[in-house]
Amino acid sequence: MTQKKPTGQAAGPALVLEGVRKRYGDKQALDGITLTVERGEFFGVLGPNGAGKTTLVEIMEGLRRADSGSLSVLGAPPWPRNMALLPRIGVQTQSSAFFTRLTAREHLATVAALYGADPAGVARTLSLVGLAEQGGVRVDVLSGGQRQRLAIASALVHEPELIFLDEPTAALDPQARRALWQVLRALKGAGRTIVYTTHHLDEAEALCDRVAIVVAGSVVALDSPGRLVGAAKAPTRLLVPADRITAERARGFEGVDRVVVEGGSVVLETRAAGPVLAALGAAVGLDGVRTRTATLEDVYLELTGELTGSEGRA
Ligand SMILES: Nc1ncnc2c1ncn2[C@@H]1O[C@H](COP(=O)(O)OP(=O)(O)OP(=O)(O)O)[C@@H](O)[C@H]1O
Repeated sequence: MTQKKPTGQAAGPALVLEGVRKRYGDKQALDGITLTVERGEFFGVLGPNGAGKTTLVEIMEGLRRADSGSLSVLGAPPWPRNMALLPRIGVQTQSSAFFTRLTAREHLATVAALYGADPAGVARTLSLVGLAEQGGVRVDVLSGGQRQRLAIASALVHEPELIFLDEPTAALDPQARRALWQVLRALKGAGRTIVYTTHHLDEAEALCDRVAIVVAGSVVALDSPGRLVGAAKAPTRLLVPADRITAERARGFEGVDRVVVEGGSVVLETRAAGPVLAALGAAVGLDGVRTRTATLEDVYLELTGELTGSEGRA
């Protein structure tokens, strides 16, 4: 991939938000958001439905005005609408607009022209998102996943410094999803800053340098996935084939906090995995026993108060 290095690499962070608040009627959608996104950072925005993520990202994009607080995007205020910022920012949303009667290539060429970008970027960007062979296909004939990739291409074609992606893998099959991960990692490698909204916690864990978990308009956690998981109170889960041990017997091991039966396994939740594994090995052997350590999803569920009722989780 030939990505030119971003221009305008001025010193200073890509985004600085201080005390950003936004209210809709009597709904306080953002309740004082303070955060900084460094240049070149892959930054995740996570949170349950209605948490305020879209509002937050739209304020960063300059599409909405904050009620109060201060905001700097690539060193400049995004509101009132800052036209000088537009070519430096790429935005993909869930409701991206398309020129549906054009082909994918024509659509992208139009977007590139609107930004005054190099037309040579069109073929490269189509190929980058895996649409090289669909360039001549009309947009209204593309599959949902292909349109999603075209929306991503539309956010990238003018080679912006700062890229906002809103659940970009939502309509993608697993292969296309992994292919997009590679594209995004390459963009980060080329020095771009990426702000990434997702409900896929595995994706955030695999891609993001840091994530902000937003709940009810506030940031409740802000750190690297690794540090969040490391500091988590979430237990290790030991999955024992159900024909090897009963739930009652499993509950008898010292250090086991909780036992549930899930899909052919007796699951022992523990914060003392070593001693419990040793006791388990002595009692029933460890053949077929699987260990699941805490993930970002556990941290997220804990922080968003959804950990209860976890019986259904593998
Ligand atoms: N234009 C609006 N008018 C009134 N209320 C709104 C408006 N936009 C959002 N809200 C409310 O503000 C809160 C935050 O909404 P927002 O769309 O930012 O959340 P979100 O985290 O993006 O949710 P989701 O994951 O479901 O997209 C919600 O309670 C929502 O109902």
